Amino acid sequence: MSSLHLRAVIAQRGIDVTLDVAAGETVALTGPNGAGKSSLLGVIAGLLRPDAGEVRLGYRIIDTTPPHARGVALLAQDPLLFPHMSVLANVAFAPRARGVRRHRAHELATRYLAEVGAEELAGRRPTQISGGQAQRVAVARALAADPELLLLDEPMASLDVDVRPALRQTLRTALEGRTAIIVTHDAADARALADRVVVVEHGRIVEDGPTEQVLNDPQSGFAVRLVSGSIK
Ligand SMILES: Nc1ncnc2c1ncn2[C@@H]1O[C@H](COP(=O)(O)OP(=O)(O)OP(=O)(O)O)[C@@H](O)[C@H]1O
Repeated sequence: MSSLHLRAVIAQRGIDVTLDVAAGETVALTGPNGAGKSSLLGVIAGLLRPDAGEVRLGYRIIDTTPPHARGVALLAQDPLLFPHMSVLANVAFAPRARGVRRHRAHELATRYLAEVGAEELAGRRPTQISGGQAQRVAVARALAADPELLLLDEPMASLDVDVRPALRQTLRTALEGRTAIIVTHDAADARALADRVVVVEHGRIVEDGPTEQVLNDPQSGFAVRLVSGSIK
């Protein structure tokens, strides 16, 4: 696991942010729609080039490193599993792409599926599992890439409210000791998963502190609304 240093300026989107995440720390990134959260994940993952800035993972400056070689795994709202592959093959894909032999890659995939409580789904196709199950498989696939940094963009957003606690528990275990940023609009996610809460409004960080502090004594307009439950 590595620390992250991010500085990103995107003039057209009004974004100017500097953010540091310590090795092993999980940060909940929150803020109103359009504040710039997904854009920041895009810069870190290498999908979006800022006008100015720097992305550093540990000692590695990765500004010009292509996305697949950054050591960053991005888990989107939609699990985006490969439909023509089994669940096991989906999770084994990243180790296989790194050159791990088939048998060993399948062993690894089985281990990560077990970690998210989805080992019994290994032989199914993505079309034969539910949305909640697919999101668990997507978490296993992200972990199997053995990333130095894990980015999760509202991983519960597409799930029914009743299956969210189970995935939250899965993520709680999976994020233990990993460097991660999770974008969320849910105070329960932040409380369960994050060491620190960072609030972005209009492309700027307006609040940054330990999770308990921000949730118990919110200062920014958005954090106040988050805690009061008025954000859906
Ligand atoms: N593809 C794009 N091209 C140009 N501008 C964009 C693009 N995507 C987003 N923006 C703009 O960049 C700003 C930040 O958007 P972004 O999606 O990063 O916010 P967000 O905080 O992730 O919002 P949400 O909570 O709705 O996902 C907004 O002003 C948005 O209109």
